[in-house]
Amino acid sequence: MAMMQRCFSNRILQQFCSGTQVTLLSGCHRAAGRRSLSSVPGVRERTLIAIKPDGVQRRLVGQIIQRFEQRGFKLVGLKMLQVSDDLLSQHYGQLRTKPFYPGLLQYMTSGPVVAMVWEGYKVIESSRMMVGHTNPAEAQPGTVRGDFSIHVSRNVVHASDSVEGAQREIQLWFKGKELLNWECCDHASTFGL
Ligand SMILES: Nc1ncnc2c1ncn2[C@@H]1O[C@H](COP(=O)(O)OP(=O)(O)OP(=O)(O)O)[C@@H](O)[C@H]1O
Ligand SMILES: Nc1ccn([C@@H]2O[C@H](COP(=O)(O)OP(=O)(O)O)[C@@H](O)[C@H]2O)c(=O)n1
Ligand SMILES: [Mg+2]
Repeated sequence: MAMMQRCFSNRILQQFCSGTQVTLLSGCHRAAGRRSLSSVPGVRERTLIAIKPDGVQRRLVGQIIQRFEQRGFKLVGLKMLQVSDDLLSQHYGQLRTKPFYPGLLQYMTSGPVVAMVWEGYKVIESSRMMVGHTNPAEAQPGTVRGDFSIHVSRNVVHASDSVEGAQREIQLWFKGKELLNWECCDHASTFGL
């Protein structure tokens, strides 16, 4: 390789190694004749991720966002809010009869929450894997909960757990105009288009 580097300029070396790579390096424009992003099923899937009050208090917001960006997902909505009892009772309605429900409401209204909508291929399933088990004691190291939390009552982050749940939660937490449709310039790297 050292010999090759002496013989070729960087540009020629890139062409030699991979024609695809040259396309990537030449800019963010989609090459003519390639499939559009929308033609790939599932790439527009969206999920609600919320950094709970403990995550905000512990200044974990940046690290959590970074994990989703690094994975390759696209941020299409972001806001910080003090969550109302009304929103929470709709969000966690299915847990109303659980013994921990009053504590959950108290926790979730104890300070600001950072709510986000992330988009990408299988983002719902992938983000549940990234977030980890509900109970941090059972969450794998490498997951958000497995790395940043120890007790189920303070598990740092929420992630939608199904397609239907994600659609319901996104509509609950965000107005349509708060979500942006924008194109990332790295389709070729992320989806192989
Ligand atoms: N035994 C418990 N004690 C205290 N809090 C709990 C307990 N079980 C669950 N919770 C809280 O309720 C939340 C909702 O529980 P759920 O079963 O939906 O888990 P989850 O889907 O992993 O969490 P989330 O919906 O917040 O992403 C948990 O994330 C946790 O904050
Ligand atoms: N035994 C439990 C279960 C959930 N919870 C809380 O309730 C939230 C929602 O529960 P959930 O079953 O939807 O779990 P996740 O989707 O958050 O993983 C959890 O994230 C916890 O904050 C709790 O405090 N104690
Ligand atoms: Mg849940």
